[in-house]
Amino acid sequence: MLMSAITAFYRVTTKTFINEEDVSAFGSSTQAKGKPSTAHHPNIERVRRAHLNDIENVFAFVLIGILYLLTNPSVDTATLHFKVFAGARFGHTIAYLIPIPQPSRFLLCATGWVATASMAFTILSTVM
Ligand SMILES: N[C@@H](CCC(=O)N[C@@H](CS)C(=O)NCC(=O)O)C(=O)O
Repeated sequence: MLMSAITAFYRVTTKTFINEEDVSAFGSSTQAKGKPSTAHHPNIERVRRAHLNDIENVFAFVLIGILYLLTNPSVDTATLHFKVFAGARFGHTIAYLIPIPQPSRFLLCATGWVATASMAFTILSTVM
């Protein structure tokens, strides 16, 4: 939800909109053939990429996390997985938005991925 809010904040403050009706309503920072036009802004595209990457990873985490809970893990182990994933994803977002030089973003992304993969492995080990 915060990513949507950050995107909207950048759009309004830079007057960068991707829909004609938004340009008509709120104005535009660019002019094409004498009239305001839709546009893209590098900061906004960065937030959108970070958001997309969140969706890509959080969807799998929630799905696998629910199945993982059905395997009856210890509370401590489950909590550790959830905390590592959440921490890594918050870190990934910060690293992406600032941006912090690589491989920080890669390592944070990989940490979240490993947490989800570890839960998936537990599920598969339980059912096989
Ligand atoms: N869909 C991702 C898959 C790989 C991935 O998640 N890479 C991480 C660590 S480098 C990332 O932050 N990718 C940038 C992005 O998805 O915008 C991509 O196209 O990069």
